[in-house]
Amino acid sequence: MKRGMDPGISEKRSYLKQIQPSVTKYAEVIAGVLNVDVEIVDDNLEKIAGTGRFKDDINTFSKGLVYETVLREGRHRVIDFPRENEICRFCDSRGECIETMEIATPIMSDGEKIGVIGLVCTTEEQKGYISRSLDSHVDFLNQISDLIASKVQENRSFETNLASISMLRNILDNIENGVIVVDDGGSVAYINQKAMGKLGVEAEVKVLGKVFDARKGASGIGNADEYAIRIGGRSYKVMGNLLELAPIYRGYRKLFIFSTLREVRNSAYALTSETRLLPMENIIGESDVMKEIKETIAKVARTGSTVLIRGESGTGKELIARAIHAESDRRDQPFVGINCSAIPETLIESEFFGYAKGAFSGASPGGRIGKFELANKGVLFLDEIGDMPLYLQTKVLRVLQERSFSRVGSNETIDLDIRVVAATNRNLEEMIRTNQFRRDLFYRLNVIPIDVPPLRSRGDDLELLVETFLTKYNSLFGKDITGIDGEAMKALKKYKWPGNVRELENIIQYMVTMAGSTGMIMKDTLPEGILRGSKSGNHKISTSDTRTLREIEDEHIRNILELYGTTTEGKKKAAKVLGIGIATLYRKLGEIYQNDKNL
Ligand SMILES: Nc1ncnc2c1ncn2[C@@H]1O[C@H](COP(=O)(O)OP(=O)(O)OP(=O)(O)O)[C@@H](O)[C@H]1O
Repeated sequence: MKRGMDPGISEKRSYLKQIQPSVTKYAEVIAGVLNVDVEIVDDNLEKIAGTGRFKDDINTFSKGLVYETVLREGRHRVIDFPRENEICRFCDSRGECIETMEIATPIMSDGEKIGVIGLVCTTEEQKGYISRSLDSHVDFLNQISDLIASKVQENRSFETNLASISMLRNILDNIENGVIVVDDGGSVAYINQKAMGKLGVEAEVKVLGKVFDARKGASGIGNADEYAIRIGGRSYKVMGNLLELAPIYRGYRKLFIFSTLREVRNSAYALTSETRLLPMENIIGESDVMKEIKETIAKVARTGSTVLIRGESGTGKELIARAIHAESDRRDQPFVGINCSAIPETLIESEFFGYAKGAFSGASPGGRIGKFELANKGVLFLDEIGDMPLYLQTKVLRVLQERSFSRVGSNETIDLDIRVVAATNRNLEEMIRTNQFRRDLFYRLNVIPIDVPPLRSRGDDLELLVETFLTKYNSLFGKDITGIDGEAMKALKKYKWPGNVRELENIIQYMVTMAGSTGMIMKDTLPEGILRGSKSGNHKISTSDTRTLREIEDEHIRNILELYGTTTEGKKKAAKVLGIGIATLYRKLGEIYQNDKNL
């Protein structure tokens, strides 16, 4: 510090100033014991404490050169002949100096020079008294200097702790988890903002100091366990971790870090599902039947009714299910699809319902959340429901009736609020007759039936879909294909499309890939299978065709049924196309079935 600078304006932080009252006490102690005046300055040469005639100078700057020298050198100095000493030679205050002797000792903290203690004699008597046992007085000053340094150190760690605590609070208030610290008496000592939000408590005062209790449940997800917690008489179910604190955290016993069940479910859902909404505009088709389907979706989406979508593979059943979700008031909740045919039978139950921690050997130790739980509050899409094993049909029926379930290996019931949309390409009525599908489950699912016709019976929809997919793949592959040539379109229209819209989309993708970057797609770009397929059904009669009239009739009935589906509605339409009554169709189907069995 330059001398003469305004008092109170320091260049750097003064540790001694922060503990000024303690420093003053030490100065008074030294003065009292030794009966001489004492000055203590900080590393800016500002007087922090002073006794006797120095009392009035506190918070001003020292003018002499002794303290400056001691601060610079970091060692004590004894000035036994003030004014004549080499240090005093250049001192501006030399003329006014009335000192007879001075001892100055540095105060060191962490190797840093933070101030000086000055012992000042102004009479010969004082000088004589100090000089007689100079060494022990220097030792005494050094000890006081150490005491002041340790006080500074204490204050510095207290400040560091305060800063760490405030930083920790900042972190805790900005993380996504709820955090509760419980004290030795079992009460809430700290609760972060997120915890208050999750538990729906408005202010700290409502929970701070209230008794906290946490009981671990049977299930867990990942590293978190389910807990039933109670604070001040209210209970909450959350997922979290309860940590016992080490004794060094005096006064605090437990730390509870948690999320809500919904948050844990949602993050599991986000990891396992596609979250994009697919509203009705994604369903392409203007044919009467597709218009009818869209009207049905619009009508039923907002109800909670169960829907059963039936149709061949690739006809857009999942797309319809997603549209029902996107158009419903559950659109902000999960859409969880599960393909009942794609899961090994041994795993299907745990896939559906999840399992509790340690439910069976080989299971993930943290337990697992099932699709039903993931879909809670949202829509569960049970795809290929016809492929669900019978024992599971029974369980699913019970769950749908009771609207609750338990994880495998757990007794705890979880309430269920889901809307079910199921889909199949199997003939469920036939499966009911042959005891492969439960009739009661069928009735529970078939509340709103939607029959999706195969692509080959949707007329002009094919052209519309071709256009849509062309635009999609043009933009995806950066091409500018203008359309499909007439011959190629004719072949596409003649083809039976056993894989329906999925197959059509794949073919268009293939053709856009194979074609040049502009112009029309010509017939020769069509894959061989489509060209061959589009010719069949057009075959000329040859001598090798030895089929009987009966066989041709059977085949034609089968083809028409394939076109309209084997639902009651489909059969009605098929009978109309065949020009026979529904009863005759049933009789003929019975004969076909009998024939097949005899073969
Ligand atoms: N009407 C449609 N408009 C636009 N795209 C469609 C349409 N129908 C189906 N698709 C597309 O065809 C593909 C197959 O559709 P989806 O998976 O919905 O059929 P699915 O009947 O559920 O099939 P599967 O029975 O094999 O599960 C998807 O890429 C879907 O986007």
